[in-house]
Amino acid sequence: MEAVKVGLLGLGTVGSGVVRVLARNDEEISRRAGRAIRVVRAASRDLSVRRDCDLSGIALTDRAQDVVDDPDIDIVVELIGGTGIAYEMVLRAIDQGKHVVTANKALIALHGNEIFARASERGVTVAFEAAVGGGIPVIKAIREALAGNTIEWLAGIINGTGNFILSEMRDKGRDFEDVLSEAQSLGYAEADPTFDVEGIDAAHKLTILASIAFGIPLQYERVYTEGITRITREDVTYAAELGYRIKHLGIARRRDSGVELRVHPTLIPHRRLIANVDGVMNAVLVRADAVGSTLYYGPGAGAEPTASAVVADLVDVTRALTVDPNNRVPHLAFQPEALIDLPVLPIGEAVTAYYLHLRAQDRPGVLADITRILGDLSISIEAVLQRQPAEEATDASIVIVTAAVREANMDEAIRRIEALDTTADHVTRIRLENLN
Ligand SMILES: NC(=O)C1=CN([C@@H]2O[C@H](COP(=O)(O)OP(=O)(O)OC[C@H]3O[C@@H](n4cnc5c(N)ncnc54)[C@H](O)[C@@H]3O)[C@@H](O)[C@H]2O)C=CC1
Ligand SMILES: N[C@@H](CC=O)C(=O)O
Ligand code: NA
Repeated sequence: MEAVKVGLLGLGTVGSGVVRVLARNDEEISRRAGRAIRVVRAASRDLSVRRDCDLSGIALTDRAQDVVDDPDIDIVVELIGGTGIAYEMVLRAIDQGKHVVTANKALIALHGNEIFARASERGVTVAFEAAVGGGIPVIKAIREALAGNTIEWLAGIINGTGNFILSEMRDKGRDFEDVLSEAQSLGYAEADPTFDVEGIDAAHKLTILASIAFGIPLQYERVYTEGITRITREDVTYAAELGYRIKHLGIARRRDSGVELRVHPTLIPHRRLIANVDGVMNAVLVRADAVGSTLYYGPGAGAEPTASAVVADLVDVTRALTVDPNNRVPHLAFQPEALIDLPVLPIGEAVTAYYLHLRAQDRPGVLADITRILGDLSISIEAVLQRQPAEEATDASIVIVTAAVREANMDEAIRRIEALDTTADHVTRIRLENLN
């Protein structure tokens, strides 16, 4: 049978990885797909850059639309990134009846509702396994392998750069900026690395995971998002003394009144498998009613791990070319007309335990004032750690771990604690999840 012809947009970290993997595993891939898969044309903004792959046999251009408009091309692979030209080219490809494979989570999180509707109208598929968890087949697992379950919640380490930074800072005492530059040179980081460290990339991915888990439309703008830039070495140390690790998690939880969607640093008991996911590795823990807990683990970023997911999508799309479009796996796991508008709850309605760290004068009665405030707001204390001031300082450090509480109650407690004369005017709070 004739080879499937692929047009590639972007020849950066992931694009080059895709060219390499397709070439190296050509035979295995054809045996699986039933046909060979060939990149015949590729676009890159700067053609003078040396690529880490063999481009012989691939017609090159610096204009993405040359690839999209090429009538020979069956599948367009978008690996440019962002929501500008990538958005235009994906819609243009769909309008021409071409299937699309993309690793672009920003594009899917922000414009997926429109893109999938347009793709369904045109009877084409937009595949996006690489958009979440890099090489981990987590979209496929949730969308297909858990299809018999009601999913209750999921929690994931879904940004490789952020996890790499936190792990290197904790284990080797390295500097934030220094580790970030290394993540950039390894090709892990986004074009704008604030997307990684401010939690935006994780929020894009959580948006996608929540949609396919619960059958709700993509709603990136409703995700509560905090990054990792304010985590201090001191908090990492205190958390460890109390038996926890700090991880940057994306959490989606179904409640009676709606769904929680939140991305933030989180204390997790150090014995949990997910607490031991380090470096560029990602992991997504899914709690579902029939199967119980399942954990998906693997490299969350990098050229070939991400290419692995892109190429798997190419094989899926190739196999589905002959399938009636109505019988393909739906983009968001549930049939488009079966998506439901579960309300996304405001962060004040989230229910979690907390780690609090504050500085207070080292004299009698101070801790009693603090515990009274917590008690007045029905917040139970699980553990307290007190550290005397260093010689030159006058304030002691007090660390408190609480039981689960509605976030709005904790907001009020923190406001009252900060207003005490005996405390410094900033309480650090980090949410804590037992994940059991
Ligand atoms: N690097 C990674 O580990 C992962 C990246 N992704 C996603 O994959 C996509 C690509 O990421 P990377 O390969 O890391 O980016 P990159 O910056 O290494 O490569 C982007 C490529 O797009 C090309 N490009 C930019 N503007 C263009 C235009 N107007 N016309 C034609 N080509 C243009 C650039 O020349 C470059 O070849 C992004 O959506 C990213 O979020 C997803 C998972 C992991
Ligand atoms: N910048 C992202 C790349 C993969 O999605 C990350 O670090 O996870
Ligand atoms: Na994936």
